Amino acid sequence: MPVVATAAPVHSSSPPAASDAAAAEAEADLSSALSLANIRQTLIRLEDTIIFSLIERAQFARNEPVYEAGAIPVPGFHATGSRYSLLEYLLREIEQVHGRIRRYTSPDEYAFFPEDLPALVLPPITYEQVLAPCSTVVNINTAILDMYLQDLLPEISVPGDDHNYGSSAMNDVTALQALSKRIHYGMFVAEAKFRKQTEQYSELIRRQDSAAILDLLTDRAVELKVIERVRLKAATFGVDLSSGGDGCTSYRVQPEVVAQLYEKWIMPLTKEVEVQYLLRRLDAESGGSSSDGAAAASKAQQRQHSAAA
Ligand SMILES: C=C(O[C@@H]1C=C(C(=O)O)C=C[C@H]1O)C(=O)O
Repeated sequence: MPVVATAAPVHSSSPPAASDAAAAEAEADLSSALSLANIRQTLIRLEDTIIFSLIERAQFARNEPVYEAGAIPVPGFHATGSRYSLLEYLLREIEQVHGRIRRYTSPDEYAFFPEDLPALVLPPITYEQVLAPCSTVVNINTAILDMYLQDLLPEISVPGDDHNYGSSAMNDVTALQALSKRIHYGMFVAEAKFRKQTEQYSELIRRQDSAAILDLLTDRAVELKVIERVRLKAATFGVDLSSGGDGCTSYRVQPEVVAQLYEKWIMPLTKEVEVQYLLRRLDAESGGSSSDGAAAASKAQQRQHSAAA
């Protein structure tokens, strides 16, 4: 399982802290895990993963049949006319396998189909409780999938059908999982900000003032640095080295497209996660209001599965 750089898993098998030094070390680990600088370093590392995944997907044409329900029948999974697309088939199947080896018990991993996660086949890991229980309730992967299909994919793939359906779907899944991880990492950012300005956020949370919370958590200077950095990374990682002979450099994904994706979609969705997490931050230990039951139940349920394993 990926070790969360800012909140490494603490295995429950370790003995309770026997000394003040151990308790101080655990406290230091937690404060390091929630330092905004460390969390931002993880977001910077995830930029590389996202940009390379977009470069890989951009090799293939749009391949619309991959996204049309029932357009590519998958024997045993669904017949022609089914409500599922090839992409959904692949995403669901991968989440089944990864789910069994406890990927989605990690606090930085969020499934696209959390309600369908299977029982674990590996013993559970108990992670340091860095986030509040409401983190099991926040999951915006439906919005991320919609954004990917409606707004992102048309920007990075040329129209047409080259029949590379399997490769397109595989690269889509890699990109979607990287985007989901980056956007849901907004919960670590939100927790760090909450702990730095507890009173200010608590007052806004008690009023459920989402607009004011969004305003308080927004850091435009950081956003502008992110946009510039991803534009430069895309130009560096994506340059077509076989081009340039005629003075015109070409790119596998246009750097400006990547910059715009961050500006218009990735950062706003990250802030949406931050706001949703903060709005529930003061909820009781139950992990969210009744209307959030399904998402909470699925993440908690898999953890419960793990307890039974
Ligand atoms: C992630 C943060 O919160 C917000 C979202 C950002 C992003 O998605 O990159 C950047 C700055 C903030 O507006 C942060 O403060 O680092």
